[in-house]
Amino acid sequence: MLKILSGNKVSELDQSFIKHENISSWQLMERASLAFSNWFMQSHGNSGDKVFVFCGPGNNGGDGLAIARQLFDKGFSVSVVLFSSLSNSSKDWQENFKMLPEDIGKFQFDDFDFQLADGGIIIDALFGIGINRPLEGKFLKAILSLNKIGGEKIAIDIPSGLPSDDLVEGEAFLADVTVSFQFPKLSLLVPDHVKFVGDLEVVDLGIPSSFLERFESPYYFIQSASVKQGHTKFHKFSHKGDFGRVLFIGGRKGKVGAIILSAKAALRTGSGLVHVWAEGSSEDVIHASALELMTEGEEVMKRIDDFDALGIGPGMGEIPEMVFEEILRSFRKPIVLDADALNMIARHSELWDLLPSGSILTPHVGEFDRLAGKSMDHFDRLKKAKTLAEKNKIYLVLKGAYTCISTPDGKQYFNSTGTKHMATAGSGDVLTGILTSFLGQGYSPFNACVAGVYHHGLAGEIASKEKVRGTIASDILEKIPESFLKLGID
Ligand SMILES: NC(=O)C1=CN([C@@H]2O[C@H](COP(=O)(O)OP(=O)(O)OC[C@H]3O[C@@H](n4cnc5c(N)ncnc54)[C@H](O)[C@@H]3O)[C@@H](O)[C@H]2O)[C@@H](O)CC1
Ligand SMILES: Nc1ncnc2c1ncn2[C@@H]1O[C@H](COP(=O)(O)OP(=O)(O)O)[C@@H](O)[C@H]1O
Ligand SMILES: [K+]
Repeated sequence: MLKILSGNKVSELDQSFIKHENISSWQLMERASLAFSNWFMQSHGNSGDKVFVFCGPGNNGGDGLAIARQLFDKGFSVSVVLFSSLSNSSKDWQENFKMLPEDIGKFQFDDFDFQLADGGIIIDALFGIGINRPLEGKFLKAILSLNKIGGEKIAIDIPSGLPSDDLVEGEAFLADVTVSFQFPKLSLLVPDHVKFVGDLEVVDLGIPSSFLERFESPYYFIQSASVKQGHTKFHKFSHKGDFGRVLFIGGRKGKVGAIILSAKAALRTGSGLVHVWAEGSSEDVIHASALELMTEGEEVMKRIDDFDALGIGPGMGEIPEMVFEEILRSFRKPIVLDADALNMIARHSELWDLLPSGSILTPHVGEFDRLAGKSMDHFDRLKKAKTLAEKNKIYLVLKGAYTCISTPDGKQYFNSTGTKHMATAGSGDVLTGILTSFLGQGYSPFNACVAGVYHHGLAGEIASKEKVRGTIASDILEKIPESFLKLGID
């Protein structure tokens, strides 16, 4: 698990790592710059495009100068545009300035005609995480000019103008790609900033995850290695009971497809026995959609405790509060609640107290705002999610491009897999199926959440490679097995 540190912890991290590795701060900057340049060479190869690097006065600008030298050495035609002089720039900036090859074009901001950069590759090294106030003066002017001209825009570490842990105030660089060092900064993960960040790449500076653990932070970025570790292993003699018996409740009012997607996703995630309690008239369609599924009626309430996990809500519609209450009172193991089950809780706040601790709630932003009230922005929403998870001892999976799991101990884990092509009807139902399946297989709610969101996103990525924007939720669930193969889980 990769810790996400706040911007003001990074210089502490740098100092401590420099000491630990017995290297200079310039050498760390060189590593960071090389990590960027290697990514650039891999993604741009010998494109032959002109590269313009806009360098501010701090270490972000210092990275820019080092990157300009490195790309020039690889044969690119490179120019740098400077906003400061030697004397008012950071120490490592000065070092890298002195190392610039003679043949690199060097411009002072005041003399630079921004039309020259139009259509080229624009690298933004004005400010990194050291930004401490909104852009103004020549910096603001430069960003406004850069945002107007054409060409590919790449931000180093963070688009200039964005604070690392807060909502942007004023203007910021509009990047097509942001290449962030070591871990994604929190503000790169919120939907409010998508137009500034573009695609996100994280490059490694070789600082081990264990080293980041020395620093306080409640935020993490989920990595495949920790997902792998969290999986339960089954042995040769495992039987279907070991893989769990799960029940899905929902699929009423013309939305039986929703609960079928959940149930089929549970089968593909490895559940031993999958039962569905949906509207009576939909039995045939459930059996026709997957021969492995079993259907249930109201009488299942008498044996509800026989199940290892429940998934409630997809396509459920509003059911009588008493029935919902009875389910919560009779089943005391963690439950997965989605869609209409969340709407029931939003409408009947006394139901919060009945949720078994360790339950998993999976709202999208709309459902979350119904549960927690409107939020000013996503940072505000994340704070509310943390409070709800702590207060109710539940896992709150706030779905989106970087789905965030809030845990009862006040931590927040952001998912690193997924694609925009998962924004399609029913893909949340698939997630409900995966999470319920893992709970039923005996995973702790935490491991179920981490593995659940990661595999869901990975299956979506695999599906969308073939189907692109034609990806549908059924494609995602069919690729769950491949997501296991990709992680080497049997
Ligand atoms: N561990 C890492 O992640 C590493 C990060 N490095 C780079 O170092 C950067 C951070 O460098 P710095 O701390 O020097 O920060 P910046 O390069 O972001 O610049 C901060 C400087 O600009 C000034 N400033 C802040 N906001 C301003 C504004 N709105 N208008 C005018 N001046 C403003 C500050 O007073 C300070 O002097 C990172 O973003 C990254 O690019 C690497 O060089 C080394 C390793
Ligand atoms: N742009 C995106 N990038 C990555 N994942 C996405 C994106 N949009 C949606 N998803 C994922 O797809 C799922 C959508 O769930 P939800 O909104 O509940 O859909 P539905 O109710 O139609 O099933 C969530 O798991 C979410 O994380
Ligand atoms: K930048």
